[in-house]
Amino acid sequence: MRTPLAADAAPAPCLEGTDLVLGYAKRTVVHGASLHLEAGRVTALIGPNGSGKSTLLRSLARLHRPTSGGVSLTGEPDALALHAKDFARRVTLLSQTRPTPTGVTVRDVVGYGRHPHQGRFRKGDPDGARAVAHAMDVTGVEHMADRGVDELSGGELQRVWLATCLAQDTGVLLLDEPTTYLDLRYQVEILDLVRDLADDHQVAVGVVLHDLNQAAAVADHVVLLRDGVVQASGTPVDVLRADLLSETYGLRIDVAVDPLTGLVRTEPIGRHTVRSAVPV
Ligand SMILES: Nc1ncnc2c1ncn2[C@@H]1O[C@H](COP(=O)(O)OP(=O)(O)OP(=O)(O)O)[C@@H](O)[C@H]1O
Repeated sequence: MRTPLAADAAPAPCLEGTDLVLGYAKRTVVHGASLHLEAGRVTALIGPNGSGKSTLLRSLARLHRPTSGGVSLTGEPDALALHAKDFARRVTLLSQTRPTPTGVTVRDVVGYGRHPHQGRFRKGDPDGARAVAHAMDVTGVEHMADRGVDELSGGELQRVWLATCLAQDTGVLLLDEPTTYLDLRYQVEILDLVRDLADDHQVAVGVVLHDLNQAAAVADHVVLLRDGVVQASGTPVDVLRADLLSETYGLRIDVAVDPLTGLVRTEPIGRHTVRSAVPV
């Protein structure tokens, strides 16, 4: 959303991870990856299960401490040293899983997004009510504002968490599989919203996606991970190549450029796939 509140006078947001080595206990799962998220640009992270996408995104959100390497934010060479509240005013993450709180309403949960902007006793946030209302509006959760979050479906809950991130009104938005659980309409709407945030409000977006066609449709820049190593990084046309994708996923994946939209279309070929007529 970037409800154009106070931040428009601020320098363009940019979040950068450099040479990140990330692991769990003694096992390294990301081996020196670098990622640059820029204002007004959508960067999609793609790759097979377990390739390190979520770990990389979480490290940019400071939820996973790197073994080595650094994270910088516009004007802050060491984003890991920033005060938590200052960081949360500038960067938010929609993570893959979150515990569902009990006994709180949708409106309450979306309001959590305003915490970094509030002083003691939730005071000092004149834009809060407007930001919460706008976030609920664009994610289509307004009509369930007074319902308990513990009684929502997976897709409804996903939209509520997204609304919470949007209410936070940060210049950097990190999304880990935001279209999971969503029906087709909301998948399309969320991706449209992501594009609007980048185009109209100069938000820097980093998004993990499994659907390669969604990545091609929404992203300016694609980063392909395999076994914790960046295999390729560039425009969708540069990265979504049949040879590269087929090798990385261990499956034949055909690629074509849609003659109408100019978008890259990918098609995984299974044993029972009926081949499309689109020339490859
Ligand atoms: N909490 C954890 N403890 C130990 N190992 C973990 C933990 N979380 C992830 N891993 C391991 O780290 C590696 C990278 O996982 P990660 O979740 O970052 O991959 P991913 O590309 O996001 O996968 P997916 O597409 O399945 O969500 C995997 O081998 C995974 O098993």
